[in-house]
Amino acid sequence: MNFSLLPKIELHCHLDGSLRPETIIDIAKQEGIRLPSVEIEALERELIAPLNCESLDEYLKRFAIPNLVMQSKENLRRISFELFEDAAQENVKYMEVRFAPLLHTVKGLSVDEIIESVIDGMKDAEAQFDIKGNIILSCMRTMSVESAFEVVEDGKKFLGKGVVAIDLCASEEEGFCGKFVEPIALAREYGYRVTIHAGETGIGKNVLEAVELLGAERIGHGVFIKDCVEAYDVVKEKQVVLEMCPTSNVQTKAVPQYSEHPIYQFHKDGIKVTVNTDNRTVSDTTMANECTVVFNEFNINEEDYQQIYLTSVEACFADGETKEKLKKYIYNGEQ
Ligand SMILES: O=c1[nH]cnc2c1ncn2[C@H]1C[C@H](O)[C@@H](CO)O1
Ligand SMILES: [Zn+2]
Repeated sequence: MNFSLLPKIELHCHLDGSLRPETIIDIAKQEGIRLPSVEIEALERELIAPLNCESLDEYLKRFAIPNLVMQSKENLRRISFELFEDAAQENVKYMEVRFAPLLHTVKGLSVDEIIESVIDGMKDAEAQFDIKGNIILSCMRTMSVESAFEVVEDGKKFLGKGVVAIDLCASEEEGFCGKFVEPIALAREYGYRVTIHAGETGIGKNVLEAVELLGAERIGHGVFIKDCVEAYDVVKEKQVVLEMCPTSNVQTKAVPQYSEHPIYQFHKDGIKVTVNTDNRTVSDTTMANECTVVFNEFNINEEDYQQIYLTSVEACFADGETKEKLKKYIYNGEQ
């Protein structure tokens, strides 16, 4: 199967992990921002996490450089536009992009301005390319509970206008969900959908808590439900959708190598899985590449691809009309 040509859906992609290196250099030159290098290849060595990276925490260090150039409305709009453009070029038909607004306030932008700029970039791309998008607001679980309330409150007015969901991301500690019950409950009350990064660093129980305490409908990664029966059973029973990101999982050592990734086993056992990049630049990947890797590794057939694509359609936080349109791409074999 040629995955570059097939229609694709991406549900888990971080804006700040997916900048074009050329854009980082361009903005840094314009604004006099110091970078470790202004040579593409040398900069890429700083931005891309190696496959033999040691851990999630090591992986997360790669986000410092991109965030230096994500501190103005114009830059955020441009970066958002370019990410949707890159995805559209490889036939991604629908993409949910996430980012943590509070990382972009360093030079004085308000959370409102930040969210609006990212939405504007997405709309610019929707007008030019055959792609539709929505935005997920991520709260850094390394920050305070108050900061999560701030994101939920400030993002509220963009619900239905580009923003669809709330997420918790960053370094993963055991039992993090308990701390965020209130802001996430408020988010649900306001109408945000809920997806939570959990089960990425060996703690399957975090997935159970994300579902039971936070009402997560989808889980970012969820790899370690494989070692936690209660979490596995809840995910399977409630048909919670896993947003799996194979390359990222090898980099962060969630799995030692692609062949040990549980995605196919989960799929065969009736767990709802989807394939995603996590971070196009930090993981040096694309949707076509993630699909190719997984499908080659496990010898997955076309029918499996259709099922996984349809799981992504069902699980996405888009409106009914968009979902109907997305279904037609796969049934018609349209590109
Ligand atoms: O895979 C991930 N797990 C947890 N946190 C992540 C992952 N990829 C990116 N992030 C963090 C780093 C970014 O600065 C933040 C917002 O996009 O989300
Ligand atoms: Zn992620």
